[in-house]
Amino acid sequence: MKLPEAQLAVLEAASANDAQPIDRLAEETDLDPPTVAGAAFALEEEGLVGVTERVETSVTLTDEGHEYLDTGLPEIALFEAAREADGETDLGSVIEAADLAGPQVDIALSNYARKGYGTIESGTVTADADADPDADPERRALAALAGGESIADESVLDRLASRNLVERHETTHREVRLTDDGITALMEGVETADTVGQVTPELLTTGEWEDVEFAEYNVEADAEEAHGGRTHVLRRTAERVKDVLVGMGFEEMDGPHVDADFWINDCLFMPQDHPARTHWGRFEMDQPTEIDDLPEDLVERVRAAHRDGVGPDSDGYHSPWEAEFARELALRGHTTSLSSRYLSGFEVGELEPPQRFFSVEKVYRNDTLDATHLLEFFQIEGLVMAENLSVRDLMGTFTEFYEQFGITDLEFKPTYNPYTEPSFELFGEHPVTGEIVEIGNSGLFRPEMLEPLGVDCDVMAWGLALERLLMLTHGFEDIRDVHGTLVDLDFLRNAEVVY
Ligand SMILES: N[C@@H](Cc1ccccc1)C(=O)O
Repeated sequence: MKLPEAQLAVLEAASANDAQPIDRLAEETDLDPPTVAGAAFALEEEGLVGVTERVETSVTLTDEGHEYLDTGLPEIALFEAAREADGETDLGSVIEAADLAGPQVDIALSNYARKGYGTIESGTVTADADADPDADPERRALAALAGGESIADESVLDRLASRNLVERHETTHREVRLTDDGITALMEGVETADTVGQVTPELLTTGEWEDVEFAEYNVEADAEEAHGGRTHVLRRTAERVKDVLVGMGFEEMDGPHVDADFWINDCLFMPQDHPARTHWGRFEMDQPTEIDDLPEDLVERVRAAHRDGVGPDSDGYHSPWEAEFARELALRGHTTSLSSRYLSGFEVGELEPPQRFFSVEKVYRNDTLDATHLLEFFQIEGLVMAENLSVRDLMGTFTEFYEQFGITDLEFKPTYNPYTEPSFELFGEHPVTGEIVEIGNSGLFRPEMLEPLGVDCDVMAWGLALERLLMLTHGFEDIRDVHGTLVDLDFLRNAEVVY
């Protein structure tokens, strides 16, 4: 008989008298446990070994379980307070005496009567004189588990698991034992087959792979879980957003993350003494501090618009405007800096309408970190340059875009930006909390912005938050689940992009 190398090694290491665990065979044969398991399954199919399985459950305390191990179960705290209070008492004061707050109150109430600690009725609580919290099976089980003991009573474990105080983990143990046929085969002599179990770099480089025979693959064999690398769901959603926008006729813009305040703010008719330009928490550059090339004539037109406005109907800010400030470098707080670069003709030459541009890129803001704010996030920037645009074009574009991600309940709210009029904030509904979440800001660029840039048709534009889009499509509530050190790895391993 001929067998592939790994199978022969396992067959020889297996014993007829003692069932051997996979790990021990792996040690003995110097093979990986998954290889041994695979070989054992193959041998089992040939009737040469028997494989038995045993599923072992281990139980560990959750964070909440550990907390109650230290501080005591809420229902016991309630019982002790009620007993102290001597008989029938007002529920509110007992809860207070028990030092219970938030969700612990509900936890205490829902377990109190069930566990025979007493009754709670129309605002009064009684303590059962015979109840013994020291004998509380859940309390004892928590302590025993923490001490490494196991708990035989499944119903107590079920209860603790349903209270989310413990977690069960299952591991499958396999043992291999030689069969009579296996013994006979060994006695008759088994040789190594010429079949190859695995492709190696040598087989590939020498070309030998063409002549060898490969062992059959057992796709049912148990194998270790392998988490390969994978593109982050946010990055994949960014790619999907780009595909959708390209499909809608948009071209991608590209430009610097660190840019002159001129492109980030001045071109957008943001006055230099606007509180946002100091309080926005710009991340300004230490080195170098300023840009060296700005188109002089454009700088002059932007300065004039800020000082005096454009055309007969417009008024400027009449406040100081310094070219030095315009040249200062900072991390961009929005990608609308790219729109001003493109619209000015600076990036790809003068643009003739109609034009559509977008970018899906990082922006940086000195915000306070919380569940919906990060110091850097991705903005979906876009602009449409054409004759006679209206708010309906803007709304129609958003409706078409968000539909591609299954978001069909957009809401619009008028807002104010120095560079757009009218301006609209966009909202969508969070699929889990039902909360209305802001997902973007938009509007039609004002003449005070467009005229200095040399654009004489309409331009509608927007900045949408990619992370917020992902929140709506995937239902997570904290942006830190996908970014940074607190990420939910399981979520990232399994999340798919919504199409
Ligand atoms: N720049 C705005 C978005 C926006 C872009 C273009 C027009 C209107 C609004 C922001 O960062 O929120």
